[in-house]
Amino acid sequence: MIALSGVTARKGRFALADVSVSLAEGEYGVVIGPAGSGKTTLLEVIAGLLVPAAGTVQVGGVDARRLAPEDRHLSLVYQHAYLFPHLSVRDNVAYGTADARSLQEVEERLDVGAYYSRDILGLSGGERQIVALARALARRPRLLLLDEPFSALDPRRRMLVRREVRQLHRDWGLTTLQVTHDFAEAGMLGDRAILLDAGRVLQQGTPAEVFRRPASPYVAEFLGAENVFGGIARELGEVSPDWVEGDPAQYARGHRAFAFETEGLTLYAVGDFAPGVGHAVIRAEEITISRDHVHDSARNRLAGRVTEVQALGALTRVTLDVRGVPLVAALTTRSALELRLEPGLAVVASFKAMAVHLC
Ligand SMILES: Nc1ncnc2c1ncn2[C@@H]1O[C@H](COP(=O)(O)OP(=O)(O)OP(=O)(O)O)[C@@H](O)[C@H]1O
Repeated sequence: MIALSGVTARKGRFALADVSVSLAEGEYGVVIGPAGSGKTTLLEVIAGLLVPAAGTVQVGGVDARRLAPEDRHLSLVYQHAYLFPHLSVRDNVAYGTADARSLQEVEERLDVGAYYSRDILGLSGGERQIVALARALARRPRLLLLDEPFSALDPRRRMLVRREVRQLHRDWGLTTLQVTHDFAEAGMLGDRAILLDAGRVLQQGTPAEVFRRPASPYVAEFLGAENVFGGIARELGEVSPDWVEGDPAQYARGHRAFAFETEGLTLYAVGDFAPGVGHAVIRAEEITISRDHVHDSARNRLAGRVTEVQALGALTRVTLDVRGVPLVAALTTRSALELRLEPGLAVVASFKAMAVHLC
C-alpha cells in the first residue's frame, strides 16, 4: 500500500535521508524515533504534502506524484488536532464524511457525540484529538496517517480510544501508519514498526523483532533496554541438547551457542549472531532473582549483591552488582516483596541464553 524508496526530503535542512519503507495493505504500522527524527515529515511525504527531493513514493501501487489529492483517499491527523474553528463540533466530525452509517459508527465508537453541545473553541487538547480522529475516520479513508493521535488523552481514554481505532482499522480494512512515543503502544498496535533516527531508518520489522532483536546497541538503548554490555563473542558451536532451556521448539535451525566475555563476566547466548567484538543486550524483565542457586533451566546464573530497589507500581526495578558490573532486573513488586530484597543482600540472577541478544 505504501512503498518509499530512497526518499530524501528537506525541511530547511535534511529531514529524511535515503528512506526506504513499506507497509502492506491492511497493516497497522507504527513509527518511533527521538524528537526531530523525521516522523512527521515521513507522514507528510506519504500524504503528498511534501515533495521529496529524491526517491520515489508509491501509494496503492501508483506514483504519489501522479495521484490527485482527491484520489489519495487518505486522512492525516496531526498531533495538534487542527479543527475548523468556524464549524460546530458535529460539522467538524461530519466534514467530508463517506456516508451516514460510517459517521454513526465513528460517533458511537469514539463517543464523540458527547461533545456536540460544546463550543469548538472550548474543547480541551484531548477532546480536540478525539474530534480530529473522528473526522479522519468518518471519511473512511483507505490510508490513515496519525501523528501521535492519543498524546493528550488521559490513560483510560487513551486505552479505550486506541482499542476502538484498532478495531475500526481491522473492520474497515484500513491501512494505518501511526507515530507514537509510547513503546508499549507500539507493541500493542503495530504489525510493523519503523524506527527513525536523524532522518534515517535504523530498523524496521515486527515490533517484537525490533524490541527483542535490536540491530545495534544504540537502538537497544533508545528502546529502553537496561543492560547493554560491550565485549567479545566467541562461538561455541551447535546448540547441544543440554543447552536447551524450556521448549526445544524455540530453537531455530542454524542457531548457535556463544560465550560473550564482558568486563570479567561470561554470558551465554544462543542465536544466529556473528562472532567477534560487539554488544550483548538483556532486557530487565528477562532476568529473575532468587536468594539461592535454585535449579532452573536458565544457562546464565550470576551471583551478586543488591545495590538498589525501586518500586514502580506493579513492577520493581532491582539493580545488582555482579563482580563490579551493574545488572538491572525488573520483577513484579509482589515477588520483590516476597524475596525481601534490600541493598546489600546476596542474590543470584538467572536468565536464559535465549534472552541474551548479541549485536
Ligand atoms: N518548518 C521547518 N523548517 C526547518 N526545519 C524543520 C521544519 N520543520 C521541521 N524541521 C526539522 O526537520 C526535522 C524533522 O522534523 P519532524 O517534525 O519530521 O520530526 P519528528 O520526528 O516528527 O519530531 P517530534 O517527535 O518532535 O514531533 C527536525 O530536525 C526539525 O527540526
